[in-house]
Amino acid sequence: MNNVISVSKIQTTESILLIGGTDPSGAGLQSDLRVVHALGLHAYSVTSAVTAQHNTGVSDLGVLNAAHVKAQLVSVQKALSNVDARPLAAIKIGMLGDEYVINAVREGIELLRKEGHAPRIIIDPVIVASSGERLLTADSEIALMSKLFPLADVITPNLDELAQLTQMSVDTTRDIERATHCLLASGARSILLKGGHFDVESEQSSDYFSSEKLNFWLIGKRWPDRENVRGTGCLFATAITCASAQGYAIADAIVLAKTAVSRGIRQAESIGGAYQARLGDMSPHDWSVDYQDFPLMTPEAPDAKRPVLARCDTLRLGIYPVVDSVEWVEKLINEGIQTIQLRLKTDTDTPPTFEELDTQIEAAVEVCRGRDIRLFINDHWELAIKHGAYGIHLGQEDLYDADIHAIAEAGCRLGVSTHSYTEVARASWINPSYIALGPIYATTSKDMPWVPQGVAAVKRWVDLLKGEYPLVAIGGINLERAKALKSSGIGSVAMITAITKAEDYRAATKKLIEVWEKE
Ligand SMILES: Cc1ncc(COP(=O)(O)OP(=O)(O)O)c(N)n1
Ligand SMILES: Cc1nc(C(=O)O)sc1CCOP(=O)(O)O
Ligand SMILES: [Mg+2]
Repeated sequence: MNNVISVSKIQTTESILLIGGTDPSGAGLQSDLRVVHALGLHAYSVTSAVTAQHNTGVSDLGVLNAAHVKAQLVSVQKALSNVDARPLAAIKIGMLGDEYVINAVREGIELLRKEGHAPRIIIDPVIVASSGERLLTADSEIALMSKLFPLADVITPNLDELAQLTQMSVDTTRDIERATHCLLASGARSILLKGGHFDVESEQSSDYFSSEKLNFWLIGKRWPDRENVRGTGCLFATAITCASAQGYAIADAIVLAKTAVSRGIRQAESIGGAYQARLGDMSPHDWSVDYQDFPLMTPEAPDAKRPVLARCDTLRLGIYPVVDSVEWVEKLINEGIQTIQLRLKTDTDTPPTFEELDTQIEAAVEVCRGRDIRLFINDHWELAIKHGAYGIHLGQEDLYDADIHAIAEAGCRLGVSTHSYTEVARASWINPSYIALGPIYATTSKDMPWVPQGVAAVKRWVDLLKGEYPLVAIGGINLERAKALKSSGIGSVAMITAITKAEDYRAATKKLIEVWEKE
């Protein structure tokens, strides 16, 4: 994954700039401001156009003179130069109306950049209203694509806008993937196709994300009794902007934003003849994410068959050593360890041969036989299946190479590593036998691009995922830290150093089990 997590490092006092049109019935800037305020963030807002619309259509539209738009942007720039200004972390660009406004916005962004602001930029290319009226003059699409798209971190078209911008048909998932990849070539760093209008008969609402390094579908629940909830496209793009401003990697920002859209639709109320998305107050720290709103992520098509993996026999896997030899497996189960992982890495100076791996894995399974031990084999899933191990542990990259359906058919359990919202969404699609969360503290056992998450993040993961999966915390965990993690409610802690590098492994293991199992 191309994310460097910031789960524990999120910012809550950044400001956001919203540029877009007003909508008296609740979409547009009005909807954008509701999202920002639900998260307790601060927004500047620049109006580009004034529309008169309701769910019956657009009855009037006045695009502002570009000079007025530029003047508003200069006011924002002045506000941001004050000592008590909150740093401008992200800009959301919605409806612009015409080419003159597009130019004014480009100049405004250049001005802000000259002043040292380096916000992330999210562009919601508002071209046509759901009722069919154009909201951007026909000759301005080229200006939008050439002047603003190259500045964007994410562009968030809906189905019609994707078709319009690429002049391609978007009737199937393959069409959407192709058109999205084509739009990516216009210079933006990533595209999110908002799929609310795609496959509307399906029980799922699926969006497609594409960047140079990462492509995935994001699948959420559809609420068929909430028709035409106003402003959900704006909500999606603004929520991405808020999460980006907080420091989340773009893919994580998109996963969080999808949860906000699902929450908004689930809680929507019909007011004045139209459903309005309702977010309520949300904690900026964890977005008050409820698992029922949490999306599934998959690089496969949204209708691909999901694996059905065997469950672990408990939600609490306990003290979980990760070791590199059969000897360690035997020594530790003799000390009362019931969950253990054999981790034989091949990216070392003296990698084991295939025959050695085969022999070690067979021997480890044999050592555990008849002793009620949960033995997980790291990475080597085919050998784990061959020798009938209790389970397999795979990292996110490993998931691309492994045959998850073969693991499921073999009745083997599967634990999956996660480090971010994106990876938890990916794991959720697989519906694994456990989810590992890491690194919780800095580790010396492995080079990691991730910022250590800390106990507070573990508590948030437990609140989100408890009861859905056994959860395992890993990374820099020793006796003291295990004690601190117990109060988070997590059912298992995994470790390499604290046991295998302990002066007295027997004493270390005994103490860890004692502390973990004490009521
Ligand atoms: C319990 C547990 N959690 C995470 C990992 C890390 O797995 P992975 O990301 O596949 O990295 P490697 O261990 O293969 O280096 C783990 N092994 N166990
Ligand atoms: C193998 C591994 N995976 C991690 C993750 O965060 O996915 S942390 C980690 C190393 C754990 O070793 P120690 O207990 O010595 O810190
Ligand atoms: Mg691995």
